[in-house]
Amino acid sequence: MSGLINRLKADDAQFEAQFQALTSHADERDPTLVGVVADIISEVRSRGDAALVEYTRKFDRRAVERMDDLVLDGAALQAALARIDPIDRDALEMAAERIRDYHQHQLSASWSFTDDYGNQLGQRVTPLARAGVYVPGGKASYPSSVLMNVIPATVAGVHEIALVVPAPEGNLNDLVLAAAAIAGVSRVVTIGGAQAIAAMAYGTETVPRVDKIVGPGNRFVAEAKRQVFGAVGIDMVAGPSEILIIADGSVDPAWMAMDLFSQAEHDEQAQAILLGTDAAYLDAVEAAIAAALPDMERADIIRESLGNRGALIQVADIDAAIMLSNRIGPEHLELATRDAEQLVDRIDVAGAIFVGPMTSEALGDYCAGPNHVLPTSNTARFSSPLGVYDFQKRSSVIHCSEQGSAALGKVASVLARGESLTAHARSAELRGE
Ligand SMILES: NC(=O)c1ccc[n+]([C@@H]2O[C@H](COP(=O)([O-])OP(=O)(O)OC[C@H]3O[C@@H](n4cnc5c(N)ncnc54)[C@H](O)[C@@H]3O)[C@@H](O)[C@H]2O)c1
Ligand SMILES: N[C@H](CO)Cc1c[nH]c[nH+]1
Ligand SMILES: [Zn+2]
Repeated sequence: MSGLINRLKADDAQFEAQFQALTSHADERDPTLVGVVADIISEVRSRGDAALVEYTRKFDRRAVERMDDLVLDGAALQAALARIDPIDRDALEMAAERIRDYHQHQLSASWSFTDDYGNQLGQRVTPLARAGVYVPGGKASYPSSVLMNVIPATVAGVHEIALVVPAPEGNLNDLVLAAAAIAGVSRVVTIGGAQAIAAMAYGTETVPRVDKIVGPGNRFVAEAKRQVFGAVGIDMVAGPSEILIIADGSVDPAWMAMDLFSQAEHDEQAQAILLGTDAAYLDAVEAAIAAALPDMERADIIRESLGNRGALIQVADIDAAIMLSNRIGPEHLELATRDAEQLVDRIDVAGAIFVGPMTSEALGDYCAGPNHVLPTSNTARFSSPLGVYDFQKRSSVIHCSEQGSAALGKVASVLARGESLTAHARSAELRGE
């Protein structure tokens, strides 16, 4: 055993306790963080751009004097697009096209029907007027997240998209700006953290107030999204990345090791777990981890993530693996088995399901088409991938005929009187008298 990753056996007496400890989700709401973020939000609310400039100087270590120093216009985005390597540009454009094609399928349309009384009943579906996209940028750059957050908004027809991304020490990857240009954004504000969320939630002289904020980020960003929810909509509060693999032993252990690394490298708190039926196969995966880890660029983060929250778990059979998987409800689930297609319908809780040996999770992160902003921390029980539906809202439409108004008026009158709401009852009755 290498000791690089936890090893568990589902038939051990201590397994349940070990499993609970491994898969429990830390309560991110530490009171200090809540207080720090509340102060930042209140400062941005009351002092607008001046507070944004100060926080950017402090937290992003930038020698900026005014808001103009933090705004990149369409020409700057186009210039970045022109500067990047054509290979990068082709990859971004192909990914964008695939993401757009996939998300087109999610577009909902307004609908209506006519009932037996001639009443027309329906739903009007409209895009949000303004969406705010947070692209993380503290420790790494995420051009792919620009595409994943902006494209569904453009497919929904959102009128105005505000995009913010921090540029620590003034550094900003050209690929992020090029992705913004490809996705159809016309301006980027280089601010980050809780101050960027506050700016989009309440508006400042330079940053427009939006209707909904989407996009992942660190704990300052997540806590700020929690605190501004209500004043604006939010997509979700994303936790550290997760990958769970169900393996029957038929897939190369080296592939499995790298798939685990692919999410472990995001964060020391990321979770990478493999469920397998065969102890010798788990040994082989562990050996592959030990062999590949030293050469990884982010070996330190991966080592800490696997040691903290990673595990190879031996289960009796695939049925037991599916049961545990549905309990974990991972952000990403890989079905690395011969009969993967047959297992899909038994998966009840997962952000995204990667079917069969040829489908690595990394393809979903970049260019398969589905969104990479997914529910984490078991929230797939009630929440879904970011999608076009996050940028659409619905209004009910009720259009009564004379006959319909009279018929419904009688029913409403009875129910209203049952609630002692006489004005409701009279309002419902009057048109039929
Ligand atoms: N779920 C997804 O789809 C997805 C995609 C990409 C990234 N991520 C995750 O997003 C996160 C990005 O985190 P990040 O830190 O690299 O970038 P970030 O942009 O989320 O955070 C950087 C900002 O945090 C603020 N900050 C830093 N230290 C602070 C302090 N002490 N006090 C107040 N504010 C402070 C600064 O304003 C800075 O601009 C990672 O956990 C990554 O795994 C998730
Ligand atoms: N796996 C991340 C979501 O958990 C998304 C991402 C962006 N870049 C690479 N991966
Ligand atoms: Zn990833």
